Amino acid sequence: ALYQDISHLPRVQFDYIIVGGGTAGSVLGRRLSENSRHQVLLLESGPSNDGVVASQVPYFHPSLSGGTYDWNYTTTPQAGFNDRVLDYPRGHILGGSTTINAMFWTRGTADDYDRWAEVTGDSGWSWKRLFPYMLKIERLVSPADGHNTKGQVDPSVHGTSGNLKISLPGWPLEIGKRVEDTARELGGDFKPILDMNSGKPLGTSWLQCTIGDGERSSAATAYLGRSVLNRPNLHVVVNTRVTRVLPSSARGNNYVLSFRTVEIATSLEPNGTRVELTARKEVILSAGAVGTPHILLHSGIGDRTALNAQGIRPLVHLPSVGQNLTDHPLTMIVWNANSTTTGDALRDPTKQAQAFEQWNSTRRGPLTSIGINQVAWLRLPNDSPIWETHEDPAAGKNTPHIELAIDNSAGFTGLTGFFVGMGLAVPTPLSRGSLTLRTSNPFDQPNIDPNLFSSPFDAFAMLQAVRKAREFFNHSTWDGYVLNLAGPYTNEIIDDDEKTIAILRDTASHAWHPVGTAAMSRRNVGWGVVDPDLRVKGVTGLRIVDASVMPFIPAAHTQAPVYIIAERAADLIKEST
Ligand SMILES: Cc1cc2nc3c(=O)[nH]c(=O)nc-3n(C[C@H](O)[C@H](O)[C@H](O)COP(=O)(O)OP(=O)(O)OC[C@H]3O[C@@H](n4cnc5c(N)ncnc54)[C@H](O)[C@@H]3O)c2cc1C
Repeated sequence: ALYQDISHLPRVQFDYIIVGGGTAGSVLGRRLSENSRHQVLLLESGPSNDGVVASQVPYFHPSLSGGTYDWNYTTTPQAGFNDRVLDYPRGHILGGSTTINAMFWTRGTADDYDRWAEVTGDSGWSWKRLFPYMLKIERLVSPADGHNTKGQVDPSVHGTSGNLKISLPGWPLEIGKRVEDTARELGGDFKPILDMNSGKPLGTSWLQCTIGDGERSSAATAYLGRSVLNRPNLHVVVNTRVTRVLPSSARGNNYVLSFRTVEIATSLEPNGTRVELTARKEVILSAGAVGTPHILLHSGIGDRTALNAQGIRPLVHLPSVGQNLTDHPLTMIVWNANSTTTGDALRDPTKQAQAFEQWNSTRRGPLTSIGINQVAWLRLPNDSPIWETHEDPAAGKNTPHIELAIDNSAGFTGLTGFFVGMGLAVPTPLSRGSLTLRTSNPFDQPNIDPNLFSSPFDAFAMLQAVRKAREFFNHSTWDGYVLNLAGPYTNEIIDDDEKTIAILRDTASHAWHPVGTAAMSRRNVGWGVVDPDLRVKGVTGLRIVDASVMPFIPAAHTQAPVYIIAERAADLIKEST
């Protein structure tokens, strides 16, 4: 059942307690309660997603960042970005960040997963072994406009009977054919490919999104539907914040602490009442790449010296907790378009109201889409001067250094008018940041420092992305449609490395993809937070399943990798307990 308040929870002995009803937590809630003998408790800090219309309408996703359904975090001043402080949205609602995200569905490359297998020494994390889980997650459905998707997707690499609906764009953009023609005519690294989710994404292809029947498909809608919530052995409590995990009585080996107890706040007062609940088998942290290390540190699991400095008693010395925070840098470049019917037209309140009317009555029309339909993934050339000073950060030769998400609007630049452009990201950043405690009050936000652009590689790759975007729109297929550069760029600036990088430092941001703050590593190595089976090192009874366990960020928007981790983790947990 779904409870609005922890005081409504029946007195049950729980086998598993899952902290965080986000992406991974929703998957685990469903999977672990498949065995009706196991009592499963899922605790979520945010409210239910039920009836939140903005979370259903794909086009409205930007409105979910900032406000009730967001943790409303900010980063520390980012030195690589001229000390700018950035908003750092994280979902604060059932389904977590998949209830507020931009719905891109990208698995990353086979190389990415094979590198996880390599660094953890567990071939279970390889692309080949994870592939069955990739299929298990997905239900590839028709796009909202019902168009024929032949040649736009490779059905043989997709699942059709999973829980999460995936589809091709449900609303055409007027640039669609031009993008296809440009990719074909330019060829080379822009060459058209059939499907970016085959493990080999290099080239230009159609985007898939977590959208089905014109609506967002999230971890909550896909994994915690009514029939699952009605299971007598699944107990989901929203509006409930976990402050710490606590050591239970040590079992067996006296020197190993067992963390099977969670401490729950009944109010957000620093000294308010706390409730403790203990799991018979395991506690699983799925609070995300910010929430999970935050809970661990408050629990005394982290770097001994740093914890002492905050007045928190260290219980387990794990210096990697909160380290290795990695995100993708993101920016946007736009050109004025010779058109009055670009995606920007929808900003007109009257048009938007009409479109909402259409969505509301038919689940069709422009609001069924996110306004980006095609993406190109590229590598830096082998003879790039950057290789004189930097090792290739990509996991392999089929892994891109640059992502170009082709947009038919001003996107998030805030400009008014009619545009084409690209969202530009660096899928293989070398910068690493950290998450540390600012205070010992669990309700204060931690220091979140993704340390963007601290590596010169990231700035260099972004500069190349800007030039690649210009190369694409300079092609003759755009004659008569693409006008002049808009925003801070001119052609002279783009020709100048320093000037372009200066603009990037002033304007770029992150891609909402924090990972790596509780990374998995081999057993018995001096770094990392969890073993390859996702158990926290040096303790018992505690696992982590969410974006924080990724040892390297994949060349992907991170929701698909989290779903994949969570589906495998569910089997690991079922097999072991
Ligand atoms: C604005 C935005 C846009 C994005 N766009 C995309 C995209 O287009 N494509 C893509 O692939 N990825 C995207 N992402 C990233 C992707 O959504 C995340 O990487 C992924 O969902 C993270 O999953 P998770 O399980 O690690 O964490 P989350 O899904 O964030 O789940 C963590 C959950 O734990 C809860 N929680 C945290 N702390 C506590 C606590 N102390 N007590 C109780 N509950 C707690 C949170 O409220 C949340 O529900 C985006 C993210 C954001 C924020």
